[in-house]
Amino acid sequence: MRASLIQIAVEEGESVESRRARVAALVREQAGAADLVVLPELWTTGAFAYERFGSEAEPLEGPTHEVMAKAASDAGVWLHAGSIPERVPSDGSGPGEGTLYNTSLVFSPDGERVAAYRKIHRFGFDQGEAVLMGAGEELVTVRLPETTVGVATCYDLRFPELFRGLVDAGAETLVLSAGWPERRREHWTLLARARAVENQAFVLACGTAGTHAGVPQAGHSIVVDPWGEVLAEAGAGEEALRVEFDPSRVATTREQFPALKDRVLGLRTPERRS
Ligand SMILES: O=C(O)CCC(=O)C(=O)O
Repeated sequence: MRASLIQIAVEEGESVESRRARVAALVREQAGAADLVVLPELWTTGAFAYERFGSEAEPLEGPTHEVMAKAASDAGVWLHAGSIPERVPSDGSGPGEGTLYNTSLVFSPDGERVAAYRKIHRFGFDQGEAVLMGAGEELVTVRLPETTVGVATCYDLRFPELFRGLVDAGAETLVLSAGWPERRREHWTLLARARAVENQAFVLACGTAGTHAGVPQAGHSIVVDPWGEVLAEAGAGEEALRVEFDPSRVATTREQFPALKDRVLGLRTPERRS
């Protein structure tokens, strides 16, 4: 299976419309070279451009959805189109109207949206995304012809139980879109490898390049195999990181080193003695 992780440079000075068109062209360039294309988190605005989340928010089936659906079908690829700031329309249709979510979109090679994942762990503690956006509640997996993909976003990488939930739901390839800052690049690489080793799964983690909202981005998108070996790693700038991998290695790794079978579930916390 061939994948391209397109590490977009998100810089101020480029309009959202221009970036959308540029990213769509980059996706089209992967035609014939990739089965799966992955984009980063919140590449229309930048993951740290909190003040733009509201003004650039789109409905689920808004302009980015339209452009990315077409790019996927033009290129004939499975497209994890990264995430958008999604706003639930205020149209009297039900609960959550007006709420913002950090929502990833996945398209099939004929341009049909096959999944939408609302980021579960919001970053920022008491500010930024953590207060501006709602939290997703559902794990999302997508069946591709060669593998089952589990979807996660950026800060989710720090929460192993989310990935274990994806594995329990059948995931063999864990795909993460991110806007990870340079300041914590060591954590990015370490955690991507940890999630691969502990889940005996491929990890495809696509970040952003450039600097936006004063936050230099880590780049260094990475692909890790189920044994924890790094198959490919990007540099700091914008690039399409291409990799070929054999999804059947998940099954063989899990058979030959069946650690996942030794899980002990439902551990109890000891009573505290004072
Ligand atoms: O966990 C981190 O260090 C970075 C997370 C982040 O930037 C995000 O989720 O947007």
